[in-house]
Amino acid sequence: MSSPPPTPGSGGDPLPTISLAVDQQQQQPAPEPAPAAPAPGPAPASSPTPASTPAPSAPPAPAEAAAPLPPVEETAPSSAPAAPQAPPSAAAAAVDDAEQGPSAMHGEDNLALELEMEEALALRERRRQLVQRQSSVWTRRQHAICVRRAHKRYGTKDQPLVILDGLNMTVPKGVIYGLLGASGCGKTTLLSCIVGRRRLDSGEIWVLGGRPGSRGSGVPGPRIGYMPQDLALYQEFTIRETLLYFGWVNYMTTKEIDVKIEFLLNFLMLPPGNRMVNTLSGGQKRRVSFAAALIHDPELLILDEPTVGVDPLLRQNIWNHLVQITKGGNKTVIITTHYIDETRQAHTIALMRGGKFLAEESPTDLLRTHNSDSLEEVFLKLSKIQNIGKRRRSSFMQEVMSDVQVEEPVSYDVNSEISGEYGDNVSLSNRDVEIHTPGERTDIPPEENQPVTCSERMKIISPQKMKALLYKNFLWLIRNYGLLAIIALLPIFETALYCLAIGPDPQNLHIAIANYELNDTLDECVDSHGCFDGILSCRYLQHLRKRPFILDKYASEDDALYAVKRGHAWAALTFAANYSDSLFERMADGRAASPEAVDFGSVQVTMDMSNQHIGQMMKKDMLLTFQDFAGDILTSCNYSAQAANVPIRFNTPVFGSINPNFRDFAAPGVILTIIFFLCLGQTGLTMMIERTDGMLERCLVSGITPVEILMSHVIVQFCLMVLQVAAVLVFSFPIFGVPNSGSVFWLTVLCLLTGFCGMCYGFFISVFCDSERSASYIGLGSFVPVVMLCGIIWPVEGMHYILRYLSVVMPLTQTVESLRTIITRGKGMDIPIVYHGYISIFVWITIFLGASVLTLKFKKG
Ligand SMILES: Nc1ncnc2c1ncn2[C@@H]1O[C@H](COP(=O)(O)OP(=O)(O)OP(=O)(O)O)[C@@H](O)[C@H]1O
Repeated sequence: MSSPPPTPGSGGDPLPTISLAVDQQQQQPAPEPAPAAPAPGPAPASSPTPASTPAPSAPPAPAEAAAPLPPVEETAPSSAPAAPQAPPSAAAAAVDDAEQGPSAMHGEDNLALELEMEEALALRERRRQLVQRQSSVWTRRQHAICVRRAHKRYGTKDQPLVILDGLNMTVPKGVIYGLLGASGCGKTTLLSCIVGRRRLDSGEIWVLGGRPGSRGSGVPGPRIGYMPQDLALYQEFTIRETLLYFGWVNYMTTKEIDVKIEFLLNFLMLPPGNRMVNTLSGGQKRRVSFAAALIHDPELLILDEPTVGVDPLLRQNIWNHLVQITKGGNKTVIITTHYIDETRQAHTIALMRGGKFLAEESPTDLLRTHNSDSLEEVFLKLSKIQNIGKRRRSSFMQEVMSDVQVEEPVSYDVNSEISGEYGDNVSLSNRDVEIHTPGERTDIPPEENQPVTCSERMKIISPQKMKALLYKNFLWLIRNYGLLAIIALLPIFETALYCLAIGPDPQNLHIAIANYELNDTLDECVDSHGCFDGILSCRYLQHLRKRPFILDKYASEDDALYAVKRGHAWAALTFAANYSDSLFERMADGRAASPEAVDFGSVQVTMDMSNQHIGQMMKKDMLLTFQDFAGDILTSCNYSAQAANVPIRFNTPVFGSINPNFRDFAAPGVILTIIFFLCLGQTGLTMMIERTDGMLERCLVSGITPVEILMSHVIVQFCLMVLQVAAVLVFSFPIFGVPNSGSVFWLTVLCLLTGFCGMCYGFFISVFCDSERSASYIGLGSFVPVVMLCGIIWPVEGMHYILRYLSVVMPLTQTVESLRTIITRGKGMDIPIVYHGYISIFVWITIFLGASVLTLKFKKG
């Protein structure tokens, strides 16, 4: 395209603009404003709305004489000049000075003054062209986009970052609207408010006649084609798969999509459809993203920098295509770009700076009005003027408003909605709206206060969109086979690790022995079996050797103790030189035994108790060894071995084994923890990847609801979870032999519910957190409290009493207890401790799921 397209509907008429009088010095009182000169009839059609009816030029007329107009247009200019008006302020005086010559300018303020004078001259000229029209909600709904008094800021109250500052924007239907501004000025923020993904702090937006997000507005939805600034593509998909997904989401049939793909591949000069996105160049990827926005022929195409990385020839093709599709007047394109000059082909451009529009005009008009060759120059001029204007905005606005003031019914809000001049929200963006009477248009959504029918309420899930989402989720999973392998192997690995590492008694523990019964003649123990036969210390050690200990001989008690202190042994055992005689005396004489006999007849044990598990186990083993040793002697002396036992008899336990091990105690907790956190991690990761790639945002803009997104992930993740739960259970019970006395069905159900709860928690974290890092912190941070407080490694009964209360409401406490009761006590759903676990996990699932849906629904951006 060699020249800018003619402004549709304008018939080549010069576009009228508005110009504003300004005060040069704030301290000077503003004189009474002069009346504006509105024309009584419709203004000349000069905006690019193709379907608009060109209006005849209106003769100038004083404001008071303006006849009330039907509520169809907002602010319209008259191409005919209005009666000259006296400059109402000191700025006007500056203009007069300027007209007299440069003599009025002197000193350092020359440049600023010159600019102000230019501005004031232009203002005076353009103010003559102002014609006021009535505005109503109905007129605003006729535009493709209408933004009024938009305020948006980021940051805190103390340090706000104001992005939109009372911005007004009007995009008529059937135009290409270029949104220009420096990087970071808020273009993307404005677009995401328009597509309903961010909320304004105050102000109003209408898109295609409805409020974004309202019922029946179709926005977000298939009426919009949105190409975000991020790529927002699945790298693992082919081009065709990508476009197929977006086509299905927008209710196209596969056949229609294939036809469109054929066209788009040719038009955008893309490689064959079976090429993977991750093998494309940056520019090609952006074109695929562009194709995804175009695929369903949307009414409103919103393109955030579509031509980045695109060569000039293709860029021209893209612009030609945009011009082509807007020709019919039914399609509107809003486009942001850094290549200012390419927007010469737009019908209207808006120059954004400081949270407002500096101008909202046709490029030709802007160039002509500002007597410039390039739009960059215009932008620069307007920016300078805006800077000056900031010094005296209040009087400036007062003057402008007083100029355009006409008597309006209270319901029409006019003054605050003209947009885009010198940063003070004054321009004529919307001169030519196609005139319709209310009820005539079929593409305007119904009024928002229409009652919602029951069947409409029930339609929360669209089968077509679910098909697209499931296709996308499963395909993504299959293509990420590395992740799939990890998902499949991780539960097996973790369960095996647990069963092999936790529970068995420690082996090969060293004990340092200092046996003074051995001497120069007999320095090695010899096994003996008779009644009080041989050296009894050796006989005790003979039994001790059957336990998992390694006995190291030391020459003295000090050496043995030194070995313990150096960490070479866990205990030092010392036998006195007369140990055998003393023990015999003690056993034979009973109560009559001398204190020396009691003393020398005892094994002296000094232990390293730094490891509670090892210490307790050694103590127990030494005591049991003595019982065996004493029983052995009594048997060899023809007494009953039972006489050596402690007089407490432990019968077969009601539940569990008589010698339980730690693995069996911790197994229910560990199994559920593995399942919970695997599901949490995998779901959270999937969702975060989708979010950070911008795909979630794009899905939401294309009208997919949070419930649909959640449901599709629930289905896919549930399938994976079933596999993971099966792997954990098979490896825990049949393969590693964790004892189970309960119902396999109920324990499987409980494990599935726990996995589901983990999934829901993963959803919640991923939608709640703004970054992968914070999501990881929360996910990992949850691990320790869950493990500590849910009775997994230590009984709840042993906790601090406050923690005990907290523990009761933790997601896994009741569930772990329930599973433990099922597998160790063999109980079913008839006892409270079991069904409490199910109730608790259900409650947590509901909380996480509900919080995820609400966060997705209400958290914008
Ligand atoms: N979620 C957010 N929280 C805080 N600040 C934000 C957030 N999003 C954007 N901003 C800030 O708001 C400003 C406007 O950002 P925005 O992305 O809308 O600019 P832009 O005009 O689209 O920039 P570009 O042309 O470089 O894409 C920037 O300063 C940016 O840092």
